[in-house]
Formats: sequence, structure tokens, C-alpha cells
Amino acid sequence: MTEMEINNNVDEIMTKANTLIEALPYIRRFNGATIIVKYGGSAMLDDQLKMNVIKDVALLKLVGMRPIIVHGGGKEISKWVKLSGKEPEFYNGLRVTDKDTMNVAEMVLNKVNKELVGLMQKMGVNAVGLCGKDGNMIRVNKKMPDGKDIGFVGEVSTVNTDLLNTLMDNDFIPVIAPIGLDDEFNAYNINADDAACGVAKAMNAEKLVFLTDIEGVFIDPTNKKTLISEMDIKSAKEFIENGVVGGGMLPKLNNCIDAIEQGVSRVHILDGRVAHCLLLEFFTEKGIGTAILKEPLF
Ligand SMILES: Nc1ncnc2c1ncn2[C@@H]1O[C@H](COP(=O)(O)OP(=O)(O)O)[C@@H](O)[C@H]1O
Ligand SMILES: CC(=O)N[C@@H](CCC(=O)OP(=O)(O)O)C(=O)O
Repeated sequence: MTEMEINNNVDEIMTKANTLIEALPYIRRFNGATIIVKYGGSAMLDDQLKMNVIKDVALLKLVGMRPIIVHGGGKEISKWVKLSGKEPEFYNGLRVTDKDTMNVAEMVLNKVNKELVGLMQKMGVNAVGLCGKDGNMIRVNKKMPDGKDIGFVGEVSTVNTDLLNTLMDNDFIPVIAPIGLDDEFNAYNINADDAACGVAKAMNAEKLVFLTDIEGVFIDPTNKKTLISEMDIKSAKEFIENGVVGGGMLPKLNNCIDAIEQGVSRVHILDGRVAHCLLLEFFTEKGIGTAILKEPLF
């Protein structure tokens, strides 16, 4: 080996060592902390991307955190609703869910659920796939946005944490599909952002992270320079009132506000299409995406 090759090797090793050293305070800070990762269907574009997210969650677990995945699958549900001959319909970012659509949603979400569990197992980490029906975990009331009936769409009423705690105390990562039961034990479709927020609040999570298909919250989504890296809940409410956010960002931001108001310490919206975005957010000083804060920093 030449002297130049040896020096290059040393540089490479030092860069790797520095990355690990930079991560150290964050590993310490989040040791034992419950972390909820909402993995949106929009950020499940291909197998490589899914694998990157799963690897990150496995790493969070292996360095001592207690992660829970709550996943979506909206795009996949829409695909299968179309194949069944119906046009997908949304109201304020929520799927209008009749009985047939509920059946499709349940089938698709359970498939996505087991696929994520399989990938987790492939990474050598034990995961258990559940939906809100299992262990009486998620109970819902019928959601009526603006008084409108949008079918079998539930808002989380209670989250029973017994099963989740049992699993995590035994080193399993829970992977949750957003389906719940109403008082009559009917299956309800829950927006995955709502489900993640419900689980985060019930578990007193340290951190709730939304992985989606956009860099974060924009003042104008067509202008990449308008990305907001930090916002307090007062400005988040103003953005909603002024119609700055729409579509699927609406339930996300509403849930960010709710989670912060109910005691979740940190809430972030990240671009799940960026490889290893979770590691960048957790273990580097600068972080990425949009952080939602209780109060302004200055
Ligand atoms: N102001 C905004 N900033 C960022 N995204 C926005 C905004 N307004 C609407 N959106 C839309 O919200 C979408 C994210 O929600 P959604 O598609 O439901 O993702 P997920 O499947 O991850 O829940 C973005 O792709 C974007 O089109
Ligand atoms: C009521 C409602 O909107 N349910 C969602 C559940 C899946 C979901 O939220 O998936 P994403 O996170 O990928 O959007 C739906 O049927 O699409």
C-alpha cells in the first residue's frame, strides 16, 4: 500500500469515527425513549427505500430506543380501490370509506403491515405486526369532519397501551396498521397520521416523526425556498386557518399540534424519500425537515 493510500484510509476511518462521535450525545439523550415513526404510504415508493427506513428503525432499536412504527398505505389503497372499479374519494385528506372500500383498505393495510414486519425480520430485529383490533388497542368514534358523514372513518377515542408495553418490554418492535374498532366492534379506517398521534400521546412518546413524500411543510409547495425548518404550534394553526396547507398535510399538521399540546416533546415531518432520513434527523446536529415546537425558539 502506498503512503497516499494509507493516508486516505486513515481519513476515511476518521470520518466514520467522527460520525459515530457526533451521534453519541443523541444516543445518550434518546436511550430508553419511546419513538413513534409514522411511515406514510407516499414514502414507500420502492423496496430500497423501504429497506432504508427499516434499517434506520432497526438501528434506533439496537442503540437503546423503543421505536414503534405506525404505517399508512394510502396510495396502495387507492390503487386497489380503482382496480375494484371505484374512484377514490377524499374529504379534507381523509378517505371516504364505504363498506367495500373498508374491506379493500383492511386487506391492503394488513399486506403492507406484514411486508414491513418481514423486512424488519430480515434486518435481524424482532417485529410484531398488529392493527388496532389486536389486544383491544385502538377504539374509535365515527369521524364526522364538518358534520359530514364519510363512512367507516374513525377518530381515535382510546389507545390501550398494555399490549404495546408487553411487546416492547420483550424486545419486539410493534408495527401498527391504522384500523380500529367502534363500540359495536365494527372495523374502522383511521388516517394513519391520526393513529400515530393517538399512539404517541397514549405512550407518552418522546418523539413523533412523520415520514412523508415532501421535504417538510412549505409556505408555497411550488417554491422549494419556502421550506419551514421550525414552526411553533401558533403558526401551524395560522397556516391551517389561512389555507397554506392542504391535502394530506392537513391531518399531519393537525396531529402535530395535537401531539405537542398533549405532551409529546418533539414532533418532526421528514422526507421519507431521502435515504436514512431518520438517522440524519436523530443523530446529526442540524437535523432535516420541519420541526413543530410548543413555543417559538426566540
Ligand atoms: N404547505 C404544504 N407543505 C407541504 N406539503 C403540502 C402542503 N400542502 C399540501 N401538501 C401536500 O401534502 C402531501 C403529504 O401528505 P400525504 O400525501 O397524505 O402523505 P403521506 O402518505 O405520507 O401521509 C404532500 O405530498 C403535498 O402534496
Ligand atoms: C381515513 C383515511 O384517510 N385512512 C387512510 C389510511 C391509510 C393512510 O393514512 O395512509 P397514508 O399515511 O399513506 O396516507 C386511507 O384510507 O388512505
